[in-house]
Amino acid sequence: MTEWTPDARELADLELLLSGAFAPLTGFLTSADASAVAENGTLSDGTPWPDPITLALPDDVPPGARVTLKDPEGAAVAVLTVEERDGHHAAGPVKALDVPVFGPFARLRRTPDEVRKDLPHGEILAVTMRGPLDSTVLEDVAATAEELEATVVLMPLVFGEGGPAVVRAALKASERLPGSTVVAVPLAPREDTEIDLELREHVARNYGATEHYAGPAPIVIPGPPHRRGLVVFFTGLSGSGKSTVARGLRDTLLERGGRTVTYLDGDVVRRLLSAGLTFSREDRDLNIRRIGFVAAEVARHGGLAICAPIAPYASTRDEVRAMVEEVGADFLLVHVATPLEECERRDRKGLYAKARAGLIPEFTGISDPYEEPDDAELVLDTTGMTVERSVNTVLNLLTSGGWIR
Ligand SMILES: Nc1ncnc2c1ncn2[C@@H]1O[C@H](COP(=O)(O)OS(=O)(=O)O)[C@@H](OP(=O)(O)O)[C@H]1O
Ligand SMILES: Nc1ncnc2c1ncn2[C@@H]1O[C@H](COP(=O)(O)OP(=O)(O)O)[C@@H](O)[C@H]1O
Repeated sequence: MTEWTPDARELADLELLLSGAFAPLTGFLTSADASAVAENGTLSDGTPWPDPITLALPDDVPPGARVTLKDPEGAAVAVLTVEERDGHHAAGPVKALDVPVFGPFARLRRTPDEVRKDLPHGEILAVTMRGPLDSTVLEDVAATAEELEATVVLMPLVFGEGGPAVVRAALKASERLPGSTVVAVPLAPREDTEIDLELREHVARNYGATEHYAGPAPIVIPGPPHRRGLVVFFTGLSGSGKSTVARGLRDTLLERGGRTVTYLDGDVVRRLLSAGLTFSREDRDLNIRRIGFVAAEVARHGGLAICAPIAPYASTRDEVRAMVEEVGADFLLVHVATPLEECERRDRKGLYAKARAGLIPEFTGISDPYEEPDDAELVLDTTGMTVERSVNTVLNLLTSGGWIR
């Protein structure tokens, strides 16, 4: 049987399909249903449904296949029977596997059946929330509940880094709303606010709500840049000056103090983290993803990570940027754009001569591609430039953006 790990949003949707929170859906939508939803806001049989719930699968998984869906930690959570393939999308019913639910506040992630069973008869006011409820909103909710003689169900919508904080906010609000219950629901936000609201409403109804109150969108105030995690990611040809500038940057930051710094040295990475990898496209991508993973973990905790691999492929650099931004940190791409002729002239390790002689296959710039970035925050050609000036140029970028003071 094929195995697949969906992305975080798809896994959240999967959990709701399995729990019944997305009823009447029992699986990922077919292309007919998905286009009916997009066009009319209904499934193809006319049942109202606001958002196409779809799953992307590798192209080589055929209709009829049974796919074990796993979470990123390797636990098999469900089996999908593929009924239809349409481009990257796969449609079909999903069946839960009996696995223990874990994660922060797992005990509050109850299914609609469990919740409805415990609710009293009468009006149920569900409050879906993506952030804390301020006292005005709380008073409003309390007044509405009183007016309707309703039981309040607070539904923190947990997705991503901020999930546990929303549940804590709901538990706090619950203390001020007598008789209320808290149910955590892994509903990922939708970009279109109207669709987001409709989906919240559907989920709330499935939990037994007779009334739905949508908590206000949270105001996200990101911390100041010098407190946020930061990844400075150098990319460029071999010999362009990545490691020299990266090391200079690290040393200066350590001398100045004020930030914790992790330098993921290219050679150290290749010797330890990526030991055994070659310079094929697949292995280079894997190398860069590993570097990105570690850098994002450093940045998640507010650290500053400096990386300096060649990273020749734009799509892989994009992935790393997304990984870093997903944890709420900043990503600066520095393209060390020293031209090939200059890198080859320097030929510090004699590798270009060997590559030209055909002794090193797939050598970047000679016999292997380097995709020039078009999204770099800084482009640095070190030709005829002192190392000090190159380092200062990067430092100026960090200072001007407020990442260092
Ligand atoms: N085929 C081939 N192509 C490019 N580079 C090669 C190759 N074989 C060995 N080397 C040496 O490995 C260093 C690049 O490794 P990276 O991990 O930065 O490469 S990548 O980002 O995974 O593409 C690179 O080091 P730098 O000179 O520091 O860039 C080279 O010294
Ligand atoms: N302004 C500069 N910035 C960085 N390196 C420079 C500069 N001027 C000359 N160089 C030299 O270029 C070489 C760059 O090598 P290195 O930093 O190992 O490159 P990479 O890590 O990109 O392979 C070093 O020998 C360094 O001394």
